[in-house]
Amino acid sequence: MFKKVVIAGVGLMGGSLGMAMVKGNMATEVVGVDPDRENLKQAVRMGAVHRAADLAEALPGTDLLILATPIGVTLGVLEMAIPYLTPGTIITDIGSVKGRLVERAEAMLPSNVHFVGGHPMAGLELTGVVGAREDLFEGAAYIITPTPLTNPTALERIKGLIEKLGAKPIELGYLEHDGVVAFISHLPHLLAATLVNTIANEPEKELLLNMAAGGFRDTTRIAASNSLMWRDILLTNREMVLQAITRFRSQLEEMEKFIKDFNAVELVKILNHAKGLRESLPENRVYMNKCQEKNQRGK
Ligand SMILES: NC(=O)c1ccc[n+]([C@@H]2O[C@H](COP(=O)([O-])OP(=O)(O)OC[C@H]3O[C@@H](n4cnc5c(N)ncnc54)[C@H](O)[C@@H]3O)[C@@H](O)[C@H]2O)c1
Ligand SMILES: O=C(O)C(=O)C[C@]1(C(=O)O)C=C[C@@H](O)C=C1
Repeated sequence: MFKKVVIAGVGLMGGSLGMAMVKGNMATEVVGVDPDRENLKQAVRMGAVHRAADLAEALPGTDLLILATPIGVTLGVLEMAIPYLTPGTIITDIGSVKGRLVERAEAMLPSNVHFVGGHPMAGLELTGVVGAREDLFEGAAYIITPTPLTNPTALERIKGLIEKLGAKPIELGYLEHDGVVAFISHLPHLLAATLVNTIANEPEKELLLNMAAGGFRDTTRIAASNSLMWRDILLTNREMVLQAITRFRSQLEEMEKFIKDFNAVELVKILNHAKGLRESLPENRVYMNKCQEKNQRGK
């Protein structure tokens, strides 16, 4: 499908993409670029990339550049890449917030290379290539954020790649993307962290944490994620995140009021509403199912 793919940032996500592409024969050559030398060596050992290189050496002749870097450095890496890009190169990113990245990327790039913004709605609470897995994207929604300037052939090729990864390409405007992820990704993350901190501030914290069962564990898994990544996400998508917090606060206040008032009828109504919606969520995490099946077989 692709001859030469360069992945800038071969961490958890770039490494997972690389593993899927190498193992699925989606590219003749996958080259990794990453300032973390140990991580890069590990990426080669794990088969996430065929070889490691510097950006300037890797880029000439590349037909796909994947920017899998922390969101704060992505535009800088793109700027550094420009002198080494070959006409026809397709560039995509996987950042959790788009902001004006897509507009700025389109403005800075020459017209003979083609940018398509992307964001796989899959991930893990781990950091670095050691946590990477080739099946991470199977069954997941994968948002792409084309604009009127997006090259149609580049868009089709990115969609084709997403389908090969086993994911579902979904087109959204980049601002619409940021509004959606504020609710279904950024709000849940800050709630998980807040929930853990609520317990941490209790005098009986040790006892509470030792007793924690599925309820606490399931709702807080993501609180163990990379704090620097989440600092960047929450501050870059600040406006949308603040809106989501406001909506959440009013839901929490409603729940609080029903409990204070002993309003059993309304309480059951809102709990049932949530139950129905949660039960109707489509399955999108093939690897989680695999893990659960393995655990059950092990019992
Ligand atoms: N972790 C998730 O669940 C998840 C899910 C979807 C999207 N994302 C997005 O994916 C991107 C990467 O996240 P991750 O979880 O893989 O983080 P990570 O820390 O595991 O990997 C990032 C990698 O980028 C490298 N890097 C830093 N500066 C670089 C530079 N200038 N040039 C090249 N490489 C550089 C780091 O050394 C690291 O190996 C972020 O933009 C994040 O928003 C993360
Ligand atoms: O840890 C996970 O399960 C994730 O999928 C992480 C998750 C999320 O669902 O919010 C986190 C950030 C992303 O940009 C995409 C995915």
